[in-house]
Amino acid sequence: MPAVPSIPLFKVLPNVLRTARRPIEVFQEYHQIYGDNLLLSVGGSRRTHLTADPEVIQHVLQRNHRNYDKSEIQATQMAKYLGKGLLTNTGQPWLTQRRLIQPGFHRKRLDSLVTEMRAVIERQCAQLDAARAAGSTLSLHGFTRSAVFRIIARAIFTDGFSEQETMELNRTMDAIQAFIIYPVRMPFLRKPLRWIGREGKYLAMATSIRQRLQERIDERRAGGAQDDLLQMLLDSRYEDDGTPMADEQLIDEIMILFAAGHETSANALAWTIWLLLQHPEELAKVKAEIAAAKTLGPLDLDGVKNLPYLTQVIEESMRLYPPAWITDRVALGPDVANGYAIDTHTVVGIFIYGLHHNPRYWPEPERFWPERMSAAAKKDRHPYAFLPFGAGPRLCIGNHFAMLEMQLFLAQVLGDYTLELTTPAAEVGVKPYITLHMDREVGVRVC
Ligand code: HEM
Repeated sequence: MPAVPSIPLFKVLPNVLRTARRPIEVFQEYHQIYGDNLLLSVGGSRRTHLTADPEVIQHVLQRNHRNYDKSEIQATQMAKYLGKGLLTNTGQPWLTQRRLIQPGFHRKRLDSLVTEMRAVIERQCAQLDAARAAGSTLSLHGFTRSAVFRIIARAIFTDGFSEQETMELNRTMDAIQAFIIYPVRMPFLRKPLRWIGREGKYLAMATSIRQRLQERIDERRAGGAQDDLLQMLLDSRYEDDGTPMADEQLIDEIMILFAAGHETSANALAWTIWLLLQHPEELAKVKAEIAAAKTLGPLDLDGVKNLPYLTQVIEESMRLYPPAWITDRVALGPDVANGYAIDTHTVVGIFIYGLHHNPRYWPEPERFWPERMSAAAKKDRHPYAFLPFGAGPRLCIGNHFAMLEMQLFLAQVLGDYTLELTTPAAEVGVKPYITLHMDREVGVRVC
């Protein structure tokens, strides 16, 4: 059995701070030296099998998924602030919740969300009209982030939050998510963060969001039923005893839907627009496709099928800049994956960014090349070489929701407006928080 190359501690330790700040750069360097699978201690403590190998990833996420659970990063550290919703829950409680929530993301449900999504996007485009009229610039990420936060807020609470409350909620969620990376990436900072009151500050923020959510839930119970995700969660009943979800659990699930469902899509949209503004040929193709699709009928769940090239562009953008750039599992028992031994308790770091840039599966991995996402090209590739939404039983529950909102958003924005970058020559790098951000503010002008 081949041994997984292990990076000696004396090589990992000097890189601890650089790994905390620029983990992607460091992990990519390790993969170049040691291959697709390697062992290291992240943050100087956890024994991690880092992998950019689609065979190992398929084994862990799908073939032998029962031998793996979420590590303490998601199940404890993130759960502390965001609660035990689908993303952070584990074992049988996760499965029970997944079965209950899955119908909320079925096609019929998405179909009824199209009108809401389009209404939010249209209102959001008023910002583009205003910027054009005033000759002012917009923050690209700020624009996409507020759009998708409004979409997820409307999908959960059709009647819920005022505009001001939505934006406040957005700011608070973003602040919590930005803070979480410190205790996650630098375990040695956990106690100091508690001592200096930082942990308490963000826990208090999470508590204030939870209180607001509880108020909205109480209001809904007192008022009439609506056609939204909250209602679906309120009306659902556990198969075994027919009871409804407890409010604490309901709030956990809503927290997670907000957290998992907005930064990811907001980053994917910002990267996609930024890429297209630098690739005029591909942008022209996208615009022509959108114009043609609009003549064929309304852009709804069926209408977006007339946007195959735009879909390839979104996929290629998520290959280059996967919003969820890494995830992990911990081995419950000893295992062998693609010939490599994985010991009990080993954390498997599924390095999605590394997988998507692996030259063994992606020729010219740094090139933006949407044609490689055509159906024909996909047939010849390892099915686990492209995993923006994860895979196996814990595949992203919001994957179709996300694709739909991104297609609708881009069709509207790119179809109706001409955008340009305020500083087209400026380099933009990656900033890996929990999701993959741009490392600087990118401004756009509306012509
Ligand atoms: C471009 C957008 C998105 C990307 C790239 C993305 C990516 C992912 C990935 C990679 C996972 C799996 C994590 C793992 O296996 O450890 C995941 C899980 C999840 N995502 Fe998404 N996501 C996106 C949008 C959304 C949206 C819009 C929602 C909700 C409306 C959502 C809700 C969730 C939830 C609840 C889970 C946990 C599922 C479970 O474990 O059962 N995501 N997402």
